[in-house]
Amino acid sequence: MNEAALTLEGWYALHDFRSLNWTAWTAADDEERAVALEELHAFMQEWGPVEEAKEGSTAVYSIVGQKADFVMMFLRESLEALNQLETAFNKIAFAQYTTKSYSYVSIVELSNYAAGGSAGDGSDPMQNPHVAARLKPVLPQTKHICFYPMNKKRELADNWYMLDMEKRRELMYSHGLIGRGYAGKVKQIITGSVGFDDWEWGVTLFADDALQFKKLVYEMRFDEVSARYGEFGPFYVGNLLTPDTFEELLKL
Ligand code: VOV
Repeated sequence: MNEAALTLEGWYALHDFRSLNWTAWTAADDEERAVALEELHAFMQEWGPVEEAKEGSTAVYSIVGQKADFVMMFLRESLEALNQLETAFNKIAFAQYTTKSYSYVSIVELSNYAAGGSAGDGSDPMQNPHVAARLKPVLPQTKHICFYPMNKKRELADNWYMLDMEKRRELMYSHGLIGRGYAGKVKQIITGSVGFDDWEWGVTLFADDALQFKKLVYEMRFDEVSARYGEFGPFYVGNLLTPDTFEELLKL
């Protein structure tokens, strides 16, 4: 009888990828562009108080390559709050100059693979500040982001979901060891998406040196959890956007 890992969930996550319609943007007149930028600024200004109230966190990054032009990553307390944000964005004038490229809905997740025997001792894990900080993280405004969705394989001999808990815990220990080698260089936020989106997890990595994404993901490819059981979706990589650099990007 296999045992599902116990998971703790934190904030809901929406990765909202958009592309710029440069034809429409360049065709707009100065006043239309000014209104669009003003409304974009006002929209972004609303995120600070949410973060101060510890009700969520937000980050915006440009995306390099043709899959999208930028991503807004929202962490909020409910799916309703995420829905309200994407709708609010769609209503601002700036949205008329964008198209939807991709989105990913998930929830910040911690599993008990690394918890040793401490899980299930009756204490409220949210009272543990380390756990709370991981489940409701303030998104680091590092220079770069890397996002990709992934699954754990369910194929005859390579079926993650048929492994017993002890085996999975052993494999995840080795995964964690590799990850720990990147402490201070890459911060990972793992979001679970079974029942929410097309893959089982979203992986969001933050780093000031983008090369560390390649080093980490490559090293993990040789680890059994990824080598044997990992299946990966499209990768999105990009650069931090502040209100000022966003405006700079849009300047004609
Ligand atoms: C940046 C470093 C880093 C570190 C330290 C780290 C450590 C850990 C630990 C200790 C644990 C288990 C407890 C928990 O925290 O849930 C996990 C969990 C997980 N990970 Fe991880 N991971 C990292 C990084 C990291 C990467 C780069 C990837 C993508 C894999 C790749 O090949 O591209 C990944 C994936 C995951 C997933 C999908 C899960 C959930 C698996 C499940 O079956 O539930 N992860 N991870």
